[in-house]
Amino acid sequence: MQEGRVIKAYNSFFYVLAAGQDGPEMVTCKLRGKFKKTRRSAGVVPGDLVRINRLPDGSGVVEEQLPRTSLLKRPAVANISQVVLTFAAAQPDLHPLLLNRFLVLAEWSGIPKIVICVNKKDLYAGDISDFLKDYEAIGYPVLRVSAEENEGIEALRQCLSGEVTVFAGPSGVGKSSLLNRIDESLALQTGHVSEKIKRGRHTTRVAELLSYGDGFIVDTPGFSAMELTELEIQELPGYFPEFRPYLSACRFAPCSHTHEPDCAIKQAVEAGCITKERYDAYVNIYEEIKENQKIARKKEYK
Ligand SMILES: Nc1nc2c(ncn2[C@@H]2O[C@H](COP(=O)(O)OP(=O)(O)OP(=O)(O)O)[C@@H](O)[C@H]2O)c(=O)[nH]1
Ligand SMILES: [Zn+2]
Repeated sequence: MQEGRVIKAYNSFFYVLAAGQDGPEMVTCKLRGKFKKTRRSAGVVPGDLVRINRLPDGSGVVEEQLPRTSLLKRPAVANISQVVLTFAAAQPDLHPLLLNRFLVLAEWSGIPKIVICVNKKDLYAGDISDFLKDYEAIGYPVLRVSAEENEGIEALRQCLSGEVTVFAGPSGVGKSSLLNRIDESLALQTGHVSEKIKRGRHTTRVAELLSYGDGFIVDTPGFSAMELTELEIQELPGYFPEFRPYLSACRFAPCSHTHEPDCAIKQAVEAGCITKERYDAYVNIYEEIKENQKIARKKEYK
């Protein structure tokens, strides 16, 4: 049996990059019939690690699906190891709330590494080193780059090494331009992504992994900032890593950290250990999820 990674899935075919005797080879596979009953959530999807058996004609049969470390749902991609949240220093302006929504989504998705990439640094007049230093203090690496002026691109390339990376972020921040700088062939391969997004959210999309060095880049928008509705409200504080040390110290349990007395989170904000910007984002997202739950409950009664 050979081990490999599903690069794309199309109809009932799975394209598996497998370790061959003379290096990696792409094998077109079908699923073993009995396999369909034991499969994991969402079935076999791009990014999944699998074991395959080869048939005499060179094609393969997926016999086994190995455990996953993460699963993005729409479109389904398994084992993403890193998300590069891409924003622009200007045009469009970087809104803290939007950045924080993306950070919460990335935490919720269980992707192990979250990197913030600020593009268009050529458009930012102030001191770029100040930019997002509060977020670096939380532990999120921040890359400051310019696709236009070809700055910081080498650091971005290094950060992709050995990872399965998805780029996410608002429209127009320069994701395609950055991919083009990293490697011209990547932009060509991902060129169709924006078009598909523009066709609307109901379009069924399938993801594909693109080889880049010893890693992969996934050609999906990752997730959109709209998707917060599926999040469990009591889990929200845990998606703010700098909140975690205080979470067991509130007087009330559970504590929403919005109105309760003797709230350790609110005290940490007052003491300057949690920034007001992050706390405000928390409250904003908290209220949005609560509102959505109310609407959902009303619909249930009808
Ligand atoms: N000044 C400046 N402009 C940039 C930079 N990078 C990209 N742009 C411009 O920003 C605009 C949007 O860039 P795209 O690469 O299409 O952005 P995108 O994030 O892929 O956008 P979507 O396809 O809508 O998701 C284009 O007009 C680019 O020329 C940069 O570093 N500096
Ligand atoms: Zn509290």
